[in-house]
Parts: sequence; structure tokens; C-alpha cells
Amino acid sequence: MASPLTTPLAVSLGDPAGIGPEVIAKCWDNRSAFNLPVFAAIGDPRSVAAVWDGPIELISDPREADSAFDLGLPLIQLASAEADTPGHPSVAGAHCSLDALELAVGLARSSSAAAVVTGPVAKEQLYAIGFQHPGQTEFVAERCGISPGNVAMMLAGPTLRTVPVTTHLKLTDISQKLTSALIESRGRAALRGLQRNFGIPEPRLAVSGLNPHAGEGGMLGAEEQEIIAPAIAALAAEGWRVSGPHPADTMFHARARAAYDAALCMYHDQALIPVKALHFEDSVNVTLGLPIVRTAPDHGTAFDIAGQDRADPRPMAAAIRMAAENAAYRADSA
Ligand SMILES: NC(=O)C1=CN([C@@H]2O[C@H](COP(=O)(O)OP(=O)(O)OC[C@H]3O[C@@H](n4cnc5c(N)ncnc54)[C@H](O)[C@@H]3O)[C@@H](O)[C@H]2O)C=CC1
Ligand SMILES: NCC(=O)COP(=O)(O)O
Repeated sequence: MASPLTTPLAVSLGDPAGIGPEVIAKCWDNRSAFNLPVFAAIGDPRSVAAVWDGPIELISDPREADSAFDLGLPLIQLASAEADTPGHPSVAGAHCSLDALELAVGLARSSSAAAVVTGPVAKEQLYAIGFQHPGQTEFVAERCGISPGNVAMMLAGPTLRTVPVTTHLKLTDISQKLTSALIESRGRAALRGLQRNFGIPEPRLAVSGLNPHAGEGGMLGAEEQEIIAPAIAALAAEGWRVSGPHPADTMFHARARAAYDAALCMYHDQALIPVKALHFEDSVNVTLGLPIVRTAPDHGTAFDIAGQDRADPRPMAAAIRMAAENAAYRADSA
């Protein structure tokens, strides 16, 4: 059994107008039923108070969360220029979500927090305030001094884990951005992450094709033969257990899933659709290849239901539990 954590987790609230504040407050409410470790929320307390009437314990350091956790939701307060209305994102809210992310990562990097769990942010809002990264994954990587190509975004559910090689790209740009080197580096990050974060000593990676039927022997596209197969061969030559390229439409049924520990997919939707279809309530976005542990729920800001008490906290609870489990594995094997 993994050792208990010595410091609480840092949980950024995400966009204050999204469902992050609500699901995090509901996680604290249900902390025993969800079997959650001690955590400290980070963000604007007004965004929590707008959607939840439970107790909030303002703290200034995650370690204070240990004694505050039984009294209320421990929260490190960030001043936002204005209070947001649930469902109505603003520029001030986007800045607040970025500040919370920045602080949470800093706390984990300085070992003041055992891991980071990030609440959902709206990429459109962040891009509008000049955010230069495709998503939080690449931002956290940069803050940790890791090249974005050397981390992997894994979506992990109870019966399926997937990793997209390309993340937030236009569909029309994917083929051009897909290189053997990128497939290899994502594959390595995924395989090492399965060992380090999930305690799987000899992980098996199944690699998808890009085109229908994995290119149909070259008749439906050349990427499989020219880019993907050489990357698989290079990873196999390093001793990793890698298979493919597999046709993406037939690699996610139950019997196929039993043959691998993670699927490396060529683009965002190829990886995320099967996990969300199978496990929307409890799949977790985990960034592999970092010196810290970072997880997030699989969903976004859900502005359409924010402030209506309709947000399901189970994905956030799964993200908090997985962060604690991953951090404990890493501490035990360090
Ligand atoms: N990790 C992150 O920060 C992520 C952020 N996003 C961002 O979120 C924004 C909205 O993205 P969408 O594609 O609309 O995805 P979304 O996940 O926010 O919403 C999709 C649908 O699922 C529902 N839903 C989502 N989470 C739910 C929950 N916990 N309980 C009940 N219903 C839930 C929503 O109401 C909506 O109908 C985008 O700006 C996107 O960039 C999207 C995915 C992940
Ligand atoms: N669709 C997944 C997603 O948007 C998560 O991205 P990130 O912000 O965690 O990089």
C-alpha cells in the first residue's frame, strides 16, 4: 500500500464563472464518501460563495489545510478584480484562473503541496488575455522547465488510458505536425509515466494509426508507413513493449483494451472520445513527464450549467484521488 502524503494537495478553482468552484466545494462536502485526502483550494472565495453556502476556511499556506480541513473548505485567497457571475466568464476571471494555476504549480514545485489538481479553465478566455500555451498541460510543463514535447497528456479512466500525440491543434494541421520524433517523445513520456505514476513495471503501449484502417497499406494515407511505424520501431528498439499502428476504430473495444496499458493516439479527439464515452464520470487528465504530479478532471468549464447546482463532482473527486495516488507512488519509488 502506498504511503500517506506528508503535505496537502493544491487545487486551483479554474475559471471562477465555470463549474470548478462548485465541484471543488462539493468534493469537500463529500470528502469522506469520496475518500479524499486533505487539499487546499486556490482562487477567489467569492466564486465559491456564489454557488455554495458551506464553510470556507481562509488559509495562507497549504500546510494549514491539515488543521482547517474538518472545519471548512480550506482556501488560499486570490484577489480578483471583480466578482464573476456563474456562467458569464470575464477577462478578470481569466486572469484569476491563470493566477491560481501559477500559484498551485509553484506550491508543488517548492514541495509545499504534494501535487497539483487544476480546475477547468476556458481556453478561449485565456487565449483572449494573451495566454500563449495550447492548454494548462503545456503551461505547467514550461513552469517546470520541461519541453512541451516531452510531456504527455493522459486521459485515464478505470478501463482505458489514452495519450494524444498532438493536443490542441486544428484538424487541418495535424498531419503536418505529426513527426516520428514527437510520437517517440510522447510514447516515452507515456511509458515512463505508467511506470512512475501508476506503478506498472513493464507497461504496454498500443499506438494508433492516423488514417482509416491505419492507412490500408498506404492506399489511404502514408503517415502510418512513413512516420508512425518508424517511431514504433524506435521505441521497441529501446526495449519498450509497443504495438501498432492499429486502426483507431477497432482498438478500444473491451478485448482490445485488455492487451495494453495505454493507447497512444495521433490527435485530441481520437484519444479523448473513447475515454469520455466510457468514463465521463471518473476519468482524469494527468500530465506525465513532469517533476511534479498534476491532474485535472476530464471536463471543461461547463458554463451552460454553472451556478445551477447541476455539476457532478465525481470527475473532480477522481482527479484529487488520482493526484494523491500518483504522488504516493512517486514518493515510495523515489
Ligand atoms: N482541463 C480543462 O481545463 C478543460 C477545459 N476545457 C474548456 O472548457 C470550455 C468548455 O468546453 P466544452 O467542450 O463545452 O466541454 P465541457 O466539459 O465544459 O462541457 C461539455 C458538456 O458536458 C457537461 N458537463 C461537463 N462537466 C460536467 C459535470 N462535472 N457535471 C455535469 N455536466 C458536465 C456540460 O454541461 C456540457 O453540456 C472550453 O473553453 C474548453 O477550452 C475543456 C476541457 C478540459
Ligand atoms: N480537452 C482536454 C483539455 O482541454 C485539457 O487541456 P489542459 O488544459 O489540461 O492542457
